[in-house]
Amino acid sequence: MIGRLNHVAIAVPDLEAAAAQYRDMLGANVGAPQEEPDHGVTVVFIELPNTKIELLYPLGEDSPINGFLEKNPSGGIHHVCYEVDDIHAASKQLIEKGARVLGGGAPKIGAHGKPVLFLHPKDFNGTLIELEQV
Ligand SMILES: CC[C@@H](C(=O)O)C(=O)SCCNC(=O)CCNC(=O)[C@H](O)C(C)(C)COP(=O)(O)OP(=O)(O)OC[C@H]1O[C@@H](n2cnc3c(N)ncnc32)[C@H](O)[C@@H]1OP(=O)(O)O
Ligand SMILES: [Co+2]
Repeated sequence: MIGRLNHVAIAVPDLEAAAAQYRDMLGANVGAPQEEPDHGVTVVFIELPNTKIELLYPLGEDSPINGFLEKNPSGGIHHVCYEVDDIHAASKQLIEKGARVLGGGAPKIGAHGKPVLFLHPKDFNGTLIELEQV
């Protein structure tokens, strides 16, 4: 079902500082901040030769990453995103196999303009998984 690793997301307490660190210390190709109100986050994508890093910062009081940053005030790896060919088929199969597909299993449009959904971290070894249809 899963294909390439699309991105690794890191929740950060200071988006500007984290972006500057990747750009100026690590010499990475860092994009501009992108507000994603439907997801309650502002993101900065960093292009690597084989995948992307997604820096995440909360947008709004109901942001899904507020709790994560409260527990991890210095930031930390928040999720990994795998590519799938058919997100509806993936969602159906995962629900049949007992995984909790968040948001009722209905995909939302993600930061790349493509459908995404999330799988509960407690069902996957403590790792929040995002699936993106490519
Ligand atoms: C920009 C769009 C998109 C893209 O295109 O790339 C994105 O990436 S959006 C990214 C942000 N969106 C999301 O994270 C949506 C999915 N997340 C959720 O629905 C919730 O955050 C959650 C995963 C259901 C957690 O719910 P929450 O209420 O925040 O936390 P709890 O305290 O209830 O957590 C329960 C339990 O799970 C542990 N947890 C929480 N988040 C993570 C995580 N990211 N990785 C690993 N574990 C996580 C949390 O610690 C709790 O465990 P216990 O303490 O043992 O109870
Ligand atoms: Co993501």
